[in-house]
Amino acid sequence: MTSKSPSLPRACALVGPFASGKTSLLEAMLFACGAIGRQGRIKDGTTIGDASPEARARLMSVEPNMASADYLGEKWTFIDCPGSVEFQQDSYNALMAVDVAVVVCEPDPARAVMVAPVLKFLDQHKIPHLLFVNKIDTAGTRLKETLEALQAVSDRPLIMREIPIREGDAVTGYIDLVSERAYKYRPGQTSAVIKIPDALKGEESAARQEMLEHLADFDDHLMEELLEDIQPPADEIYDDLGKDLTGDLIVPVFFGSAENDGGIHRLLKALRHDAPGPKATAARLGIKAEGGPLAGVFKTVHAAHTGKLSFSRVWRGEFADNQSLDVGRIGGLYVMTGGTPTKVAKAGLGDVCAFGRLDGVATGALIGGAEAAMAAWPEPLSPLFAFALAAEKKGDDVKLTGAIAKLAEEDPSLSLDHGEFGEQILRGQGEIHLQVAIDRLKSRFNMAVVTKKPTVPYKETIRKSTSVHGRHKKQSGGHGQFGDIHIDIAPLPRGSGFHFVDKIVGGVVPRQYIPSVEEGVAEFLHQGPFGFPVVDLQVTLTSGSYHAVDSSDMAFKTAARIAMSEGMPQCDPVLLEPVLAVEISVPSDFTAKAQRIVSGRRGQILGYDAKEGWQGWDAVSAYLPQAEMDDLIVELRSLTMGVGTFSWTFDHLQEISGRVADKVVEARKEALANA
Ligand SMILES: Nc1nc2c(ncn2[C@@H]2O[C@H](COP(=O)(O)OP(=O)(O)OP(=O)(O)O)[C@@H](O)[C@H]2O)c(=O)[nH]1
Repeated sequence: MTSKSPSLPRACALVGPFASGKTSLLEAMLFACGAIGRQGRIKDGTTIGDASPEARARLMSVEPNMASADYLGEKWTFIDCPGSVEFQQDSYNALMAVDVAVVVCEPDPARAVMVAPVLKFLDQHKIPHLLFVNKIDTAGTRLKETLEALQAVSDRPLIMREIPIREGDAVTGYIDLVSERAYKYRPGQTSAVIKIPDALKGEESAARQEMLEHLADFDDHLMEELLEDIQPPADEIYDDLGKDLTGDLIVPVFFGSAENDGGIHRLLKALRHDAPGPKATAARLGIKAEGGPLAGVFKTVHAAHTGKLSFSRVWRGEFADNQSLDVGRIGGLYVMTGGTPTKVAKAGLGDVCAFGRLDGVATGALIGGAEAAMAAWPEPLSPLFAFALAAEKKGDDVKLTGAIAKLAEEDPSLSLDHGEFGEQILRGQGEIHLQVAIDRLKSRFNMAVVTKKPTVPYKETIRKSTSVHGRHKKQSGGHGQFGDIHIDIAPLPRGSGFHFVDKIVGGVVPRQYIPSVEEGVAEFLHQGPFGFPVVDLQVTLTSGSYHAVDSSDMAFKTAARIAMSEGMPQCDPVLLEPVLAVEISVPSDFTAKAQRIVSGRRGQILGYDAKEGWQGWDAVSAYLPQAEMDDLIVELRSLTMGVGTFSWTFDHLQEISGRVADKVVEARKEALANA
């Protein structure tokens, strides 16, 4: 027995690589369910999914799109997730809310590696999933090789549920391996039952046997039947398929064509029979069955007409519009069809709905119960790409920060921080990710921004010591100014920062002026001879003199500046560039390419090793100058079919000189002159 509750509403995510056909599949599934009267097309911009202007403009999904439908009297919500690696945070979060995922991919073995990251996520979270090899209508379909390549990137066994019937090059139908029935595709209609072609009988029984042997790995009874050559009853096979899918032990494989209605009903029927229901999913997520109403938020959107929407799955009980909760009153309860919200009065166990205006509630939160947040919620993805940005209209910076905070609440893989040179730095997963955020700033918040590459936080330091005298004296007419000091400037080891030492004896510089000397030095160090902050040095105040009337804080501060301006050039100043410790993750076929990228960017390879928990992947460790990082992810993805990624942390500052340093200093001088 499986623990599914078929009569309760179920939720299914469509995930998989970019442009594999998820939005088209959603459209085909909704059409097959009778939820829409006409099947829209991506190229016509008529699909239910990809409804936002940002998605339509790019012909790609940039956020999850939901739609509900009944299939054979059972309620489903399908969530079409973005395939682009730049929008994976949303896909991962949505996967935490569903009972089952359909991984959509293309019938091309070379592209199988693109499925690896999402399969890894699904297995890490034990989310039941099946594979749908789409675009089976395309010429040169290589199903067998595709499956071999897919198996190489899946930790779980892939189990063919059907085999193709071909006419010439084209796949025209399939044979279901459980029912042993053959079907012929009919575009726009359900497939027609046909006789199993004689030529395929041998292939069919071999494929069926293989499927049964995989299932027998998890069922001793079935194993005994197979050993004794007993044909297991269909019910037993269906039961195993449901149980093993629910336990994320196997990955059943289907194929078809989203755009030409091939295999859609077969897929829907498999979901209907085999996918667990919300009670089993709640148990998998560690949510107790007993207790008051409970819902988990998997996506937050700040929408123009409805205000904040918290997209949620109901895990217990029922919620009603206007209901008062600990976290506030529900200000609108909606179900979504693509980008269109429809108000509903209630949402019950298993439903996917959006709660309006729950201001204090974040993605990942549990609403209604004592539990505050979902256990094992995916960590926000760390940033891989950045823009420095500013409001086009001066004075709009506070408004800009507020708008970005809302976008970051919608998508935790987007973040804003403040750079060392007063820049606001928007970080995210790639250029399109940030461009979409910038489009949304304009369309939703009416905020136009200008962007540039963030300034690399270079530093300066010194290599030699010196002693200098700084005197500031203005004693002609009116109140005079007098400050006079002697300082030693000396280098310190890397990472020491700035130390100020007071060695005044006998009050030659009175106590009250010493902080001003330190301040004057510190202010100078904000911008050294090359225009960058100076670090790793010690300044010692050794001597000086004062004037009883004309000395002041300001005069000693100025004397300190004068001493530093004179002393620093004598200390052999040098530019320091920030170097990051980077770990690049790639499938091992791409390891040599990753190493070449590092060398081509003035990096130092520290080594590489098998990536822990990622069979067939390597982790290349390297030091890379921060100046070489800005488009690293772009090059890495273009050389690794989009799957290569990296993590980074600041590691150390490193001296640079010669042409590289000259170019940096020139650019800095120009930037300061234009500031
Ligand atoms: N030949 C063929 N093309 C298809 C099929 N399904 C989708 N496509 C095409 O594949 C392209 C991508 O389709 P989408 O449905 O947008 O793919 P997606 O997976 O939703 O894309 P993202 O969400 O942006 O990752 C479009 O040009 C579709 O017309 C199919 O069954 N056969």
